[in-house]
Amino acid sequence: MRPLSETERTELLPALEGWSLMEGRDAIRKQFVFADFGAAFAWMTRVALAAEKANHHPEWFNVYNKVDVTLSTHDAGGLTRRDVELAQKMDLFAGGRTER
Ligand SMILES: C[C@H](O)[C@H](O)[C@H]1CNC2=NC(N)=NC(=O)C2=N1
Repeated sequence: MRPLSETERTELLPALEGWSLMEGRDAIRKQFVFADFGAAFAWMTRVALAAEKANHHPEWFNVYNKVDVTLSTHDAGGLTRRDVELAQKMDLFAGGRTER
């Protein structure tokens, strides 16, 4: 798959709520905050199944109720539509229970 074009970047990335472009790497990041570990891990499980199905996987780091997520397409060396789609799915599954 090809990296996002400049046009796609300006259209797609600002529409992702709470996601920001990383510095020094073509990737997007967001921190998700849940009520507790159970809610965080339930969400992670749901995302993991969707990620496996799409063969597109997040980089993430969990401490208790927080999950720090980085999305990038390793095979493309940067952002592709797959990252945008996974970000949208993560937001949908979180149902607005997020911060930052
Ligand atoms: C071999 C396999 O298809 C690849 O390694 C897949 C798996 N999951 C992946 N996930 C992400 N985020 N980027 C990839 O390039 C990627 N590639």
